[in-house]
Amino acid sequence: MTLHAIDLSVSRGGVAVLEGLNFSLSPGTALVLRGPNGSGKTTLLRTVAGLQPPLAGRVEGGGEEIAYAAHADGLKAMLSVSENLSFWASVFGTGDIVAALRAFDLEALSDRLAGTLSAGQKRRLGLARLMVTGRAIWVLDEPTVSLDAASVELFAAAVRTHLGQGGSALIATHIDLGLDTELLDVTPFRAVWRASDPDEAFL
Ligand SMILES: Nc1ncnc2c1ncn2[C@@H]1O[C@H](COP(=O)(O)OP(=O)(O)OP(=O)(O)O)[C@@H](O)[C@H]1O
Repeated sequence: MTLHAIDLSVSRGGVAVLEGLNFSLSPGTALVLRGPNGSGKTTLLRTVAGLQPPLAGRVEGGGEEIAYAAHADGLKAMLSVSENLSFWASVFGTGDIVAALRAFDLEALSDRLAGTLSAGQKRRLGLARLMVTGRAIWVLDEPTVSLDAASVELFAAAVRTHLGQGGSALIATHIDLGLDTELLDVTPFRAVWRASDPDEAFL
């Protein structure tokens, strides 16, 4: 399923952040978002994932096919690594957690409580969760934060496999993942602050 952003404008706290975005994300492809801090990448991802409505325009073709991974890992601290993955597998109606454990080198940690993991290990578990969702469109916000170089490689390999299986990924990241991706710099789409009409101010 191809995701389309059409004349999309997004806002935060009622203020326009990005305006006039148009892009498509086809099966088997990844699109990397670039832009300085505060430019609106998270806001765009949240809108694409359906967590907030667009200010204008629309997103088509995502819906139930989207798996969103935000800055926070959303783990259950008092469940083990494998229990966390099994929980998400049951929520999404998928079965196999073995491939996800293996892909993110979590097998040796499978019985550890998630709350006792290091930051990078938590992030690996948060990303492994994507694999058990069974969803085709991964929407990822700074997925490599806290990851060491080897773990970044594991993540890049997981994305490569996902794309090879016909999935797609929209990723905000400041680092080069070594993947064959298209880049979208959001900078030219930053909303222009508009002063209100002077007449209006004096009404
Ligand atoms: N809850 C909020 N209320 C009001 N403004 C917000 C809120 N959250 C973020 N913003 C503002 O919205 C703008 C876009 O923020 P956003 O988090 O989308 O940027 P970003 O490109 O993801 O930044 P970074 O690279 O630092 O993660 C920023 O100016 C930010 O200060």
